[in-house]
Parts: sequence; structure tokens; C-alpha cells
Amino acid sequence: MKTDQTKLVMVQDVTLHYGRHVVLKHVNFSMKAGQIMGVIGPNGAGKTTIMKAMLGLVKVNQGTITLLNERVTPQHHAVLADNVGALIENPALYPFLTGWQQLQLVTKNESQLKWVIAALQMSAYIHQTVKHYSLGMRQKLGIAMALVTKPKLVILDEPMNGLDPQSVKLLRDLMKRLAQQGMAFLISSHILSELEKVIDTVMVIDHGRVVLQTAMQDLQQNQQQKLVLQTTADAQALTWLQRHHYACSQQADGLVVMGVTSLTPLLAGLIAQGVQFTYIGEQAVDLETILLRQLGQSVRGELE
Ligand SMILES: Nc1ncnc2c1ncn2[C@@H]1O[C@H](COP(=O)(O)OP(=O)(O)OP(=O)(O)O)[C@@H](O)[C@H]1O
Repeated sequence: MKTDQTKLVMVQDVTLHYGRHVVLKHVNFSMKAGQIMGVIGPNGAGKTTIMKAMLGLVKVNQGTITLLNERVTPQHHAVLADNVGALIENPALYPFLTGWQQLQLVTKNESQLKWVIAALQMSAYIHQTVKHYSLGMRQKLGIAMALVTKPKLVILDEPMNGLDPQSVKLLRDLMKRLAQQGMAFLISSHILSELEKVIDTVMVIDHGRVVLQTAMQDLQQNQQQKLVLQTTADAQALTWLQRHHYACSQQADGLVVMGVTSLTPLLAGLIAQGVQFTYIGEQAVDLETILLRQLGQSVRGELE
């Protein structure tokens, strides 16, 4: 697989309506090889619909979608066959086939089949008929069908559905490895805490509009650092910090101090007061909190 950095996918000004209901409104984004983009948004926001449009499963009313510079529409989608793997909603599986036989519907290449079965740790049940599979086993098989040919782009709608924590980690690590080899992923999920461990770019859709699209690194860097201190004398420490103009508050996990750029004067000052530390750390800010803050700011920005 080539790690081509040029645009793999371009979605330009896509608008789509079902009857009078406008489901996607002027959606624009692009993806390149090796990118892992997360799509998040409330129920009914349009996440599945944009994925379906990219797969030529629904017709857009305005705008264009291209993959490797070729247009994708319900009538014109040859480029998808060799380059895209997808799992949208529930995997379409034949109950009386075995997992192996299902995978063979996608490819007969034995080394690819063996690779994906080992990568997703499915060998214990791959020769059982699918009607005996649990929800998580079916989901893994659906993911395996999307990955087996190592396509350039993999689209996964809620891939963590029904997976146990071990399988979630397995999938996450696998996606990261494949992305390093150049495979691009577009993934939707409601489990933000899981998504943030794997994606490098996040796109938030709300009411059919892209309301935020940003690199995770930028999102995290823009956040103010928060220091958490647990001490033997919190009240005394708080008084000293406030007197020295630190923005701080007493919270459940300790004293939280915002925007600390240099630790030494703060620690030296408190130690001089006789305060002893039982814990010093950074407060982790999760994706949900960051996004809510960012979205709050952008909504405020629009109102102002
Ligand atoms: N075939 C259809 N005909 C009419 N309306 C549809 C159709 N498919 C989806 N919709 C509507 O389009 C909107 C977007 O649906 P979509 O499935 O893309 O949302 P989503 O963001 O994936 O939601 P969820 O998180 O619940 O999966 C919803 O209001 C839905 O009711």
C-alpha cells in the first residue's frame, strides 16, 4: 500500500434531502491516506447518510463526491470496488454460511483471509455458521469483510457496537497499524471516549451541517493545562494560590489550578508555606468536554 499524501476523498458542497427533509447541508471535507477521521453528532445528524453517499448508496441533490479523483454516484461507483471497504449499520450476513465462507464472498485470496482472521482473533469460530454467532462475533465479521482486501479507505459506522473491551482495543490497535501503512478510516461512534483514542481528526455534524472539523492535536493543544494538586493542607494552599493570582478552585479530585506555565514557583511557594503534596498531576480533559466547550464557543461566536 502506498502512503500517498494527496487527497483520497473529496466531499464538496454536498446537500441531500429526502423529500422536504434536508439531511445534509453544504457538507465539505477531504481525507488523505493514513488519516483516521471520526464523525460524531447527535442521533439523526446525518452521519450514516454522508457515509452512504460516499458509497454511492444514496443520491446527493447538490455537490460532488470523488474518490481518487473519480466521481462517486449511485450510477458511477466502479472506483469503490477495489478501493473501499465499509460496514454500515448491521453487517449483511447469510446465517447458513460460515464466517470463512462470508469472507470468501469478498475475496478468495487465502493470505488476505488468513491475515484478517488472525488480526481480529476470529480463528476459534471462523468455521462455524454465522447463525451461531453472538452480536460481537457478527460485528467483528462485518469489520473483517471491510478490511480483508486492505482497501485504501475503510468506512465504519459505529464499529465498536457490541464489541467487548478487549476487542475494542484490538480493533483500535489494528486501525492504527493499518493507518500507518496508509489506510484511511472514516468512523462514526457515540462512544467519544473510545473514538478519541484512535482518531487524528474529528468532524462534528449537527442537523446535517459540519459544525466543527479539526485535528485532534489542535483541539487538545488549544486546551488550557489544568494542574491537580492533593495536599495535606488544601485550605491553606488555596488561600496562598488565590493571593498569588492563580485561577484555582477546590474540586472533588483536589485543588485544580488553571493555566500553569511554570511549576517551580508554584511548588516552591507552597512548600515554603509548609504544605506537603500527596499528588501532583494533570487533569485529563476528554473529547466530550473539549467539544462541548468548542461548540459552545462557536455557537456563542455566531450569536455575537
Ligand atoms: N431513507 C430515508 N428516508 C427518509 N429520511 C431518512 C432516510 N434515512 C435517513 N433519514 C433521515 O435523515 C436524517 C439523518 O439520518 P442518519 O441516519 O444519517 O443520522 P445519524 O447521524 O447516522 O444518526 P444515528 O446517530 O441515530 O445513527 C434523520 O433525520 C433520518 O430520519
